[in-house]
Amino acid sequence: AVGWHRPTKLVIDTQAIKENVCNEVKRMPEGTELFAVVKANGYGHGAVQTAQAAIKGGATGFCVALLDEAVELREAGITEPILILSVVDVSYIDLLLKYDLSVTVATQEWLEQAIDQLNHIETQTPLKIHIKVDTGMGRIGFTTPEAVKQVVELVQSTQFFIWEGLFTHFSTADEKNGCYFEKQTQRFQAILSVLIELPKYVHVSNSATALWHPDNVGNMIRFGIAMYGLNPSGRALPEVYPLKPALSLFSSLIQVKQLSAGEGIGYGNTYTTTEKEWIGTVPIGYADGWLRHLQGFSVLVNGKKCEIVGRICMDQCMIRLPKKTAVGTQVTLIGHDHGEQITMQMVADKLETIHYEVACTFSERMPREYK
Ligand SMILES: Cc1ncc(COP(=O)(O)O)c(CNc2conc2O)c1O
Repeated sequence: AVGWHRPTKLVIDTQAIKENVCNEVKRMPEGTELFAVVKANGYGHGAVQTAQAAIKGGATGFCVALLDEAVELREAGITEPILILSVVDVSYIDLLLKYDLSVTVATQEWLEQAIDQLNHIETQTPLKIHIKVDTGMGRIGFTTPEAVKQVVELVQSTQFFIWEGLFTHFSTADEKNGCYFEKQTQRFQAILSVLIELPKYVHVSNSATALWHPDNVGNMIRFGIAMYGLNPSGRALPEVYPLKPALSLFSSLIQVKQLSAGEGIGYGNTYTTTEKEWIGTVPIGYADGWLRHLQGFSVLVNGKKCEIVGRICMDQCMIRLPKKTAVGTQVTLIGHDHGEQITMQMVADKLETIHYEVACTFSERMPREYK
């Protein structure tokens, strides 16, 4: 496949994904389902392969962000329920029906437009919908019990829909302070209290909610970051059970040279050798998602930390080696090497971001190898 002509690659441990899902399925309350969140190409891990591993771990459905991501799963042969978490333009309702996709309803207007559209295309197939409640995320969804009641009544007044779900999303489930989480939970309870009947799925949990607020309402969890083996809180809250990181990032040295003191490295000559130094060149750069702010971060060669020296280029970067090292020696940028480990969290810390963003930034130019 394209991309296999460079030693740089992401290696995805599908067994880890399966185990992370399996561990959560085992501890979920009886009758709860796990939908694997595989949006953004499976947080950079590969959506289809992640979905297949998640099924082996006990996932019974999937969440994606875009219609296109849902179609990709269907065309790969995934037959389980797929919920599109964002708003899909009503002009694409025919595709939602064709691919048997569940879609989020976040406003009354959208639903009214959908009814017009469904009248227009004269379909016999009902559209599966999940009603989104915004209890405090401030993103999409209904905000009052009255509004939810009204939209439910409209849904139930036609034959166009299968009301499959009602859900909300927490913005602080991964924090120690539970005040805002509690406020959102109460708002969701207020919504439930005005509804006479409930749909098949009532779901509120992202990974953090599932891990640290397991007794919350709902019969389905939307499991994302923890499935990839990453702590939703970063370091703020302890893991409830061991999460096994699934992603490693490797490359190899393509050139090794000894420079005398006073030699410049990289664009802008921002690094100058201070003594005789062994410098290695690695074929990965910011076009791969290995971003420039990682200058000064260390990677592993033969278990030794080697600092990235000089500015990271588009396709290459340079590291300082402890000694003469053979061209072709493996470089571990994320993962284990000779008992040492570099984690996605460490990369996120250096980039002053979260590991979700690090994982999603790895570009398509890097092949994903599955084991
Ligand atoms: C509605 C919804 N449900 C579940 C998840 C899964 O969350 P988890 O990966 O923490 O388990 C997300 C992730 N959404 C995002 C994660 O980072 N930015 C986001 O918008 C989401 O937006």
